[in-house]
Amino acid sequence: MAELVFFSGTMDSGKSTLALQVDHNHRARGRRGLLFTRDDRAGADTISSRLGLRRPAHEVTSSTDFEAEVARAAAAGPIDYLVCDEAQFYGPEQVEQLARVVDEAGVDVYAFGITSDFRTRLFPGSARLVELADRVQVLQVEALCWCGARATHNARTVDGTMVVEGEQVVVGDVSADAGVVGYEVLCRRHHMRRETAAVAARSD
Ligand SMILES: Nc1ncnc2c1ncn2[C@@H]1O[C@H](COP(=O)(O)OP(=O)(O)O)[C@@H](O)[C@H]1O
Ligand SMILES: Cc1cn([C@H]2C[C@H](O)[C@@H](COP(=O)(O)O)O2)c(=O)[nH]c1=O
Repeated sequence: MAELVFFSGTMDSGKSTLALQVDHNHRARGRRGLLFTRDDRAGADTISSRLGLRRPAHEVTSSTDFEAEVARAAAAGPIDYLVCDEAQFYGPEQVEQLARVVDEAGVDVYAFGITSDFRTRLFPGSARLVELADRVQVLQVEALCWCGARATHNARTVDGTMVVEGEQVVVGDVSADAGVVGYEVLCRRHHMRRETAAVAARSD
């Protein structure tokens, strides 16, 4: 039976790496898949991992219809699976299309994304994935908070200061040179205290 699996984790927990590994393993066994992403940091039409791997992918927009995409591609031969990265940015109705692709077309769908935003609120696409997925799988590689605890939440910084208000979607990175808007993964305690690594270093 085909499955809808949601691989979920914080930023920097290895989701895109796993997405490319899953694609590699299925392709190596002769299965035919389609790759999708939306707003990858590396630019359009690409799934990129911080380990240096990258592959071309279909860029998802608000008008993407996954059932139509699969039907179109299937004209050239059966589609076995979809790899869907940055799935937090997909619309709830697009997640419903993915569920129908599994149930009606028998295509496995492997979706990868962060569950909650910098305010700890669910992304609409991730919420629908949690509601509809056959399985939600938490990434095994633990991203760590600066205190050493498992990082469970994503913080946004603007000019180095943690913020809890702003647009839900701002593409960015966790690296120190991320620019004006950056991200940092934290444990819940330090997210709730708004204590980033920089704040902790100052209070030492
Ligand atoms: N220089 C490095 N050496 C080894 N592992 C690295 C290095 N840089 C990043 N990583 C690994 O890559 C992970 C991030 O992978 P990535 O697929 O880009 O994450 P995500 O898609 O979840 O944001 C990090 O958690 C870390 O385990
Ligand atoms: C927390 C949070 C993140 N984002 C953006 C930042 C990145 O571009 C992606 C996550 O990518 P990753 O591969 O998981 O590192 O999401 C955002 O737009 N809003 C947020 O609140």
